[in-house]
Amino acid sequence: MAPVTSLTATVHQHLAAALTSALPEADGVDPLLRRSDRADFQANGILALAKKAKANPRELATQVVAQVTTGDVIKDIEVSGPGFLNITVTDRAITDNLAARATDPDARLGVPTTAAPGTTVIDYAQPNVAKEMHVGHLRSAVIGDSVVQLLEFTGENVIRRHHIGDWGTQFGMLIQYLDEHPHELDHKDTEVTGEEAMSNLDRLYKAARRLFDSDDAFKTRARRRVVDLQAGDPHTLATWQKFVDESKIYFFSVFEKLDMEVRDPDIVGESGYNDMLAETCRLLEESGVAVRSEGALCVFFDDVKGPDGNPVPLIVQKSDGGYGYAATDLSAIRDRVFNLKANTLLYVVDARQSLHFKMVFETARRAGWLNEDVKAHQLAFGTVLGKDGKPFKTREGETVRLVDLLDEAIDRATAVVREKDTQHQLTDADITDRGTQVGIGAVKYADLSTSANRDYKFDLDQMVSLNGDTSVYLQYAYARIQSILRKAGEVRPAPHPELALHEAERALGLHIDAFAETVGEAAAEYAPHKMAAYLYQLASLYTSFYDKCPVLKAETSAQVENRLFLCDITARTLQQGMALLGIRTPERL
Ligand SMILES: NC(=[NH2+])NCCC[C@H](N)C(=O)O
Repeated sequence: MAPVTSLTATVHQHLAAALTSALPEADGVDPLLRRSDRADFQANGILALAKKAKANPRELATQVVAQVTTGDVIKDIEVSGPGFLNITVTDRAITDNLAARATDPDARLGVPTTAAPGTTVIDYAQPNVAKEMHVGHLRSAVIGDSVVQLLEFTGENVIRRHHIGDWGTQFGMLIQYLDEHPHELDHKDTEVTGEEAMSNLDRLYKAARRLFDSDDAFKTRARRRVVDLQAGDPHTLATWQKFVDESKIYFFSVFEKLDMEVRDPDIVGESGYNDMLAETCRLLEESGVAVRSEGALCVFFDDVKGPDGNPVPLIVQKSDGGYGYAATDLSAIRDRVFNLKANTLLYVVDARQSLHFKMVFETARRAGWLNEDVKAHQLAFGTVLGKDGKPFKTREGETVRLVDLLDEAIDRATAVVREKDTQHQLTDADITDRGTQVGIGAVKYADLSTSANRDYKFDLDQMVSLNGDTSVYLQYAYARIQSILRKAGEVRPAPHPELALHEAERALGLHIDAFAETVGEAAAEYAPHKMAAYLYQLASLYTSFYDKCPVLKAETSAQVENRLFLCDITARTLQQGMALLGIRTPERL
C-alpha cells in the first residue's frame, strides 16, 4: 500500500503551492510549518521570505491566504501577528487520515519506507569475554537495539555486529591456566545457566591471576601462549574457544533477560579480524598514512596532543609486533566497507572511547576506506550515574553487575504489579511475567528517554513509578485501552468521518498523524529519545481525551464506535512505538 500522506505533509503542499502562486520566485521555499497551540498548524516562513523579496510580510501573507482553497482538508487559514499563518484542518480530514493508517494492510500504520535504503553496519552490545557485564554494556545494548528497530522499520538494510572483546594479552594467562587445569570448565550433562557460566569464568580468572602474580615460570608460559594464540596454534585456539563459548552462555542469558534478540552469527569479536591485521598495517604503511616511530607503527594527528604538548599517535602496531584495539577496529572498517558493502558504519560506544574513534575514523579516511559515500559515526553515550549523581558503583565501590541490577528492577516492578492488582485477579505466574516485562521496560525506557550523549541517573524508584515519564505509565495506558476494547464486547471500533470532534480528540488525532514523521526523525538522527518523548505525549493526550470524552457511554452509537476507533489506533501506535524502543506492552496489567 502507498504510505499515508500525513496531514502535515498535505497542508505543507497546499501552502507551498499557494506561496508559489502568490510569489513565483518563492518556488521551493519552505513555509516552515509547525504544530501550534493557537491553531492546528502555524507557518512561519512568510516573514523571512517577505524580507528577501522586500515585500510587506502581512500583505504577502494575505496574498498567500487568498490562494489557499479551503474545503476538504483546510478548514480555516488566517494571518496572525506580523505575518504568521494559523491553519486549522477539518475534523473529517483528521478522521480520514487515521482511518487510512488503521487499514494499512502491512500493519505499519501508514509509515513509509525509504525509497533508496542503504546498508548500515551497527556495532553495539559488545561485552568482553571472561568478564562481567556492567551498566556501560547495558547502554550500548539498549540504545543499539532500539536504533536497529528504528532503522529496520524505515526499510534500511541493517547488519548487526557485536564486537566483543575476545582477544588480547590476558587470554594468554587464561588459556595457559585452563590448559594446566583442563577440567575446570567441563560441564556435566546438565545445561549450564548464565549465572553458573559467569561464576566459572570468574573463579578461573581469579585463580589464573593469582598464579600469574606468584609464579614466574607460569608467567613466562602464559606470555608465550599469547604468541601461540595470535599465530593460530590449533591447540591454543581450542582452549581459547572454550572461554568464548562459556562467555557466550553468559552473554546470551543476559540478553535474554533484557528481552533482546542477539544472534550468534552477528557476534564477530576482535578475534574475527585477526587474519586482516597484517594486511591493514601493510596498507597503512605503504600509503604513508602510518609511519614507524620508535619501532611502532603510528598515525599522527595535528590536533591530538598529550598534556606535555607532544603528539599522541594512534598506535596500529606496537614495537614488539603486537596488534591492539586500533588495528582491529581499522580491519573491521575494511571488512564492513569492502565485504559487507556498508554505506554507514555506526558505533554505539561509551563517550570515553570518542578519541579512539575519532583517530580511527580519520585514519580510515586518509586511507580512502571512508569517504563521502561511506561514512562512520560514533553514537557516543554518557555515563550511568547513581542516585547521588556520581558514577554508578556499589557501596563497596565496585562496578555494579548488570544482572543484579536487572533482577532488582524486576523485583521492584513485580511489587508494583502486585500492589496494583487489588482485586487479586492475577496468578503468581502472571505477576512474575508482567513484573519482568515492566521491570525490563523500565530500565530500557529510563535509558532511552534521555538523549544518549547525556549521563543519566539510575534511579529504580523513579523508573517504576506509575506517574511521570516512565515505561510503566505507557504500559498502563496501553493496558487500559485494551481493557476498554474488551469491555466494548460486540461493539467494534469504526471511524465516522462525518462526526464533529472534541478538542481533545483532535489533539490526539493530530499527534497520531505525526507518528510517521517521528519515526523518520528518530531513525535518521539515531535518536530513540525522540520516539520516547513522542510516546509520552501520546499517552498524556490519550489520558486527557479519556478524561473529557466518555467512550462507551458516548451519546450516539456512531460516537461510541468512533471513540473506540481512536482508542484502538492510539493503542496500536503506542505498541508499535514501544516495540521500536524494544519494550513490550502487555495486554493486561
Ligand atoms: N568496534 C568497537 N571497538 N566496539 C566497541 C567495543 C567495546 C568494548 N568491548 C568494551 O567493552 O569497551
